[in-house]
Formats: sequence, structure tokens, C-alpha cells
Amino acid sequence: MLQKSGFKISSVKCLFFKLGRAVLTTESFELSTNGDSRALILALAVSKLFLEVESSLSPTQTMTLLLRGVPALPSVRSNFYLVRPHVCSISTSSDLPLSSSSSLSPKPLRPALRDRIFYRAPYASLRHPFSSPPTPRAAPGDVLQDAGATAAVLAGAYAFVFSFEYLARRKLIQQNLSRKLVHVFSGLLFMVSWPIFRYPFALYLISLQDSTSTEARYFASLVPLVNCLRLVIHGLSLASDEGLIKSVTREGKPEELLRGPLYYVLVLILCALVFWRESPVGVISLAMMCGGDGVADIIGRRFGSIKLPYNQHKSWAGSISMFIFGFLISIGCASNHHRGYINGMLYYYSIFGYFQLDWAWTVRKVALVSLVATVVESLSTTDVIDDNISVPLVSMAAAFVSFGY
Ligand SMILES: C/C(=C\COP(=O)(O)O)CCC[C@H](C)CCC[C@H](C)CCCC(C)C
Ligand SMILES: Nc1ccn([C@@H]2O[C@H](COP(=O)(O)OP(=O)(O)O)[C@@H](O)[C@H]2O)c(=O)n1
Repeated sequence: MLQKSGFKISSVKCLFFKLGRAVLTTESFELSTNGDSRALILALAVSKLFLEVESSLSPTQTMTLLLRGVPALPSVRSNFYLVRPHVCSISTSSDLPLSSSSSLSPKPLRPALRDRIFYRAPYASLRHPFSSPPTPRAAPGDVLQDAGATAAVLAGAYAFVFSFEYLARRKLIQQNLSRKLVHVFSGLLFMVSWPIFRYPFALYLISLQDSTSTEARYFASLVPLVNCLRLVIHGLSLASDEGLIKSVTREGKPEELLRGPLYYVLVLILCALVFWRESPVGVISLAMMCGGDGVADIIGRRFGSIKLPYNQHKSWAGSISMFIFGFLISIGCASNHHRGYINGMLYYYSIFGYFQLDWAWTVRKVALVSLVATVVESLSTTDVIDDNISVPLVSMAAAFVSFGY
């Protein structure tokens, strides 16, 4: 582990773990303790370390320090007084018997921000804050790992679609339901596979490796790219794959592959390349396209007797399920990781340390994105612009406005 300011990160981290729950990631320090006085000593140690790190950040980078359970006493505050507030947002939990001003920054943060855990939108060129050289280029072993991950996910994709081909061909499942289940799960399972590309969780925890590798996204994007080529080849009838056509088309016509399914995999490529696992925007957009739109069709066809006043082809049941499932798949079913539990895609990615979010704030933002996506999906414009284009693009725009990159 790299030495920095005389403290070994791993020892600080281990000590933190003994004193309480601490997460020391490339994006943030989060120290949650039971107020143990020794935690204050460590918090001072981290604060000195933090100032060192903070001074090495480029103007566009931000870091986060969250001290939960550590009294915001003057001695702690003074260590942060020099921090540039626009670079470093520091907060302490407001549910502690703290001094009146629980903000540690020179000027009190806006009340709405005081207890938010800011996340840095880490990006490909992110320098590991504790390493003096830039993140090293991929080592041969990393490339092999990514190539292996690509092969495994490609095989999974083929097996996944083939299983629905089999069920549809044996008429064990209706063709429409098969298409919708492939629609719902293939994109979500693709997202679930992203952490296996470079720096798996275990390695990340042990070595605090930078989890935002650049090359990994290109390897991951090969999976939808290969499926894109497959759809084009069979959509143009350059080759025939009755099973594929049966499992992902409405009427069993090859040219249908060049519409909904093709747009769908193109969006997967876009999200993997542009947002990858570094930004909530891609995760939320795919949750809306795969989970929300997919379930809207399944529920709407079955229970959608009450149509929308402005679109007789869509129903309240379909739209409400779009909102609910888009939201739940994005963030899960609770809003406070202290008391409830969160099991959506955003929390899945936060477990790996890709971003840290203020969940109470995030719940509101994801609900807003889900509402916007639901309204767009319910419009009759989807007859002109496929909702595999309109829903994810509008979700990206709404999520970008809410979360930034
Ligand atoms: C059926 C699909 C879209 C149709 O949309 P709509 O017209 O109903 O609105 C989805 C097509 C999926 C494609 C054939 C396969 C995509 C696989 C994915 C890139 C990787 C999945 C990996 C995972 C491990 C299963
Ligand atoms: N909000 C929605 C969405 C779909 N649906 C139902 O699902 C069917 C297919 O919806 P869709 O045209 O959006 O299907 P895809 O374009 O997503 O494949 C509609 O004809 C409705 O019967 C609904 O009732 N309410």
C-alpha cells in the first residue's frame, strides 16, 4: 500500500474498521464511528492525509470527506479550514450531538447540501489520489481478464437469448412475452456484468485499485456490438436464425430486428462507452429502457384496460408500472441505507465504490427521471420514434441535469 503523509492507508483503513465503519475509496473518505474519541485522532490523521490529497487534485476534480459519528470539533474543523469549498465538500452527519455548525467548510454549505455525500464523477483519466504517477496502462493480465470477461458475457448473452428462442419455439412461452423478457433482462444483466471487467470487487477492496479503468468499457461494449452485427446480418436476411427472430420480434419478420432490438443494443453500446460504471446517468437510463419500458408492455398488455386520455394505445397500468419499475430497478426499495435497504442498480454500483450518492437526495432525483421517462413513453410519438430511442435518450438528459456526468 502506498505510504502517504506517514500513514499507511491500509492501517488507517483497518483501524477505522476496528473503530467503526469506514469506506476509504478513490472518490471519498467516509468514516462512520460510534463517536469513539480515538476516531477523532484518526479523523485528524485522515484530514491531514485528505489535505495532501486535495492539494494534488486538478481543478476539475473533487473529493469527498464524510465524517459520520466524529464530533465536528474546532480541532477537526481547523484542519479543513484551508480546503477549497468548491473542490472539497465535507459534511458530518446531522444526526449527532454536534456543535451548532456541523459544516466543516469555511462557509456553511447550503442547507440542502450540508448532508449530501457528494460524489466525484470519476472519469477515465482519473488519477488514483494516492498514487503519484497517473493510473498505469493495462497490464497484460488485465487485458486477458477483460478479454475473458467479454467472452464470458458474450456466451451468456447467446445462451440467454437462445433459452428464450427455445421456449418460444416450443411454444412454452408466448412470442411477445419472450421478446419482452429478453428486453427487460438482457440489458440489466449486461449492466450487472460490468464490474467483472478489470479490478474485480475483491481486488478493488484489497488494493484500492482505481475502479474506473478506461479499456474495460471497450471490452464490455464488444458484447452489444457483436449482438448488433448479429441483428443486422439476420435483419438484412444475409443469414437466417429463426430462433433469434422468434425470440425478439413481434411478428417473426427478419426486418423487425433492425428496429427495436437494434436500437436497444445501440443504446447499450452508447451507455457503456459514454457513461460506463462511472456515472449514474447510464445506469438510470438503461434501468428505464430495460426495466421500465419492458415491464410497461407486459403489465399494460395484460392489465391495461383503462387507457390514457391522450393516448388510447397506452394505459394507466402500463405507465404506472413503467414509473415504479424504472424507479425500483434504478435505486431499489428504500431510501436510507442506514435504516432501510437498497437493492437497485445504483446501490449495486456504489457497493463497488464507483460512486457514492446521498440516497435521500438520489431517491428524489431518480423519481423525477422515472416520471419524465414514463411521460415520454406514454406519448404517441413512440409510433414515430421508437421508445428504445426516446426513453433512454430522455432519461439520459433528465439524469444528466439531475446528477451531472
Ligand atoms: C428484444 C429486445 C428489444 C426489443 O425491444 P422492443 O421492440 O420490444 O421495444 C432486446 C434485444 C436483445 C439482443 C437480441 C441481445 C442483447 C444482449 C446484450 C447485449 C448482452 C446481454 C448479456 C447478459 C449476460 C445476458
Ligand atoms: N404505458 C404503456 C405501455 C405499453 N402498454 C401496452 O403494451 C403494448 C406494447 O407497448 P409498446 O408499443 O410500447 O411496445 P414496445 O414498443 O415497448 O415493444 C401496448 O400496445 C399496450 O397494450 C400499455 O398499456 N401502457
